[in-house]
Amino acid sequence: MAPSFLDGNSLFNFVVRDGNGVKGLVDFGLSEVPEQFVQPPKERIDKLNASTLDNPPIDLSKLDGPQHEQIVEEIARAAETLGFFQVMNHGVPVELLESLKDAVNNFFGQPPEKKAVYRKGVSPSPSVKYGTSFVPDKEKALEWKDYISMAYTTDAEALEYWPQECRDVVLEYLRTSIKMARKVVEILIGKLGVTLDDSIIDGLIGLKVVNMNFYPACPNPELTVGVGRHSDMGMLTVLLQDDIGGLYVKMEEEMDGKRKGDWVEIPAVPGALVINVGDTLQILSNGRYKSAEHRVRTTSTKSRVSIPIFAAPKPTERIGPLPQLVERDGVARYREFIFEEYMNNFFSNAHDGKKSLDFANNI
Ligand SMILES: O=C(O)CCC(=O)C(=O)O
Ligand SMILES: [Fe+2]
Repeated sequence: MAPSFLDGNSLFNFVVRDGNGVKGLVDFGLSEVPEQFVQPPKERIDKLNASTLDNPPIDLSKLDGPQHEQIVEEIARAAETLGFFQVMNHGVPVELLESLKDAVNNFFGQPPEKKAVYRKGVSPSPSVKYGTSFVPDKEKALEWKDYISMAYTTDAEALEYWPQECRDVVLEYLRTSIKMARKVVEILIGKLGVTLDDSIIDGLIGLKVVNMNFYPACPNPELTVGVGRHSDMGMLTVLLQDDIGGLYVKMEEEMDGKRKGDWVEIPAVPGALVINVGDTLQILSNGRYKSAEHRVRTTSTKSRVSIPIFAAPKPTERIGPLPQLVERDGVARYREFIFEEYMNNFFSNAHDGKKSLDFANNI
């Protein structure tokens, strides 16, 4: 049972406003989740009814050898169908992946007051934000997740303001992953038959945000979600998950014996990184690449961590389907907008599947 003072508003204040997070709640030794976290039946995750994605990770080191074209083809095919794939030999040192997971556990293992200094509004830098759920004020049910988000501006800013428990490893992760993400973006754009100047690509992945997600063990995983159904807003997300599993992706179309609309689990593969297409790349490619709807299950026995890097356009960028594709396809499937407007819309609504993309619909 939750302590009685945690009923109603005071629970919301304790978890969200005071910065205790879900972790603070769990540290009370709950035997059942409070009603604020109970999802409506249609959002709950039926673990038994999902299959696993069995495609092996794509070996990026082969891009430098005779199998280059085959690897390019595999990447493009994955981006056009599921919108999710895993990669190995990605240039991010495998020891660093281990240190990162330790850093997340160290950060979230601290007492609440150490984390709460990074809450929105009190954080020493607008680029660092600690919180829980996604948009708690707008959500019918809260997500079972705490996070800290770090938006990269400069090394100096990161060294000054990012939590010292993690800043060095996170910076190294960012440096190495972004190099790889850029290569993947260039490959995907190249497969569209379009060439973009380096400076344009710089703008399209100019906003780099690292999140550290912590999903505490949950007494009722069948009633909750770690993250609700959503797609990511940027170009590409690179994600490190630990060995717990629980990341599910919705099939955009029938493939490999799986039906459209089925949820498939992206298995934990040691040393691999997960890559997924975001809304921006779907829009830019005039719908050819798929920003996949995904969500995360909670587990009763162990906490889970994940560390996504979101590579997104600079807020000032004008985004829309690439003109060469509009001409070729004979239709613009999305409208043009300034990316900051897209972000504002994205962060002011609770997760609701691929609804975020409606913002780019032609009227
Ligand atoms: O924790 C995960 O595996 C995925 C998290 C996620 O989808 C997100 O942060 O956007
Ligand atoms: Fe996501």
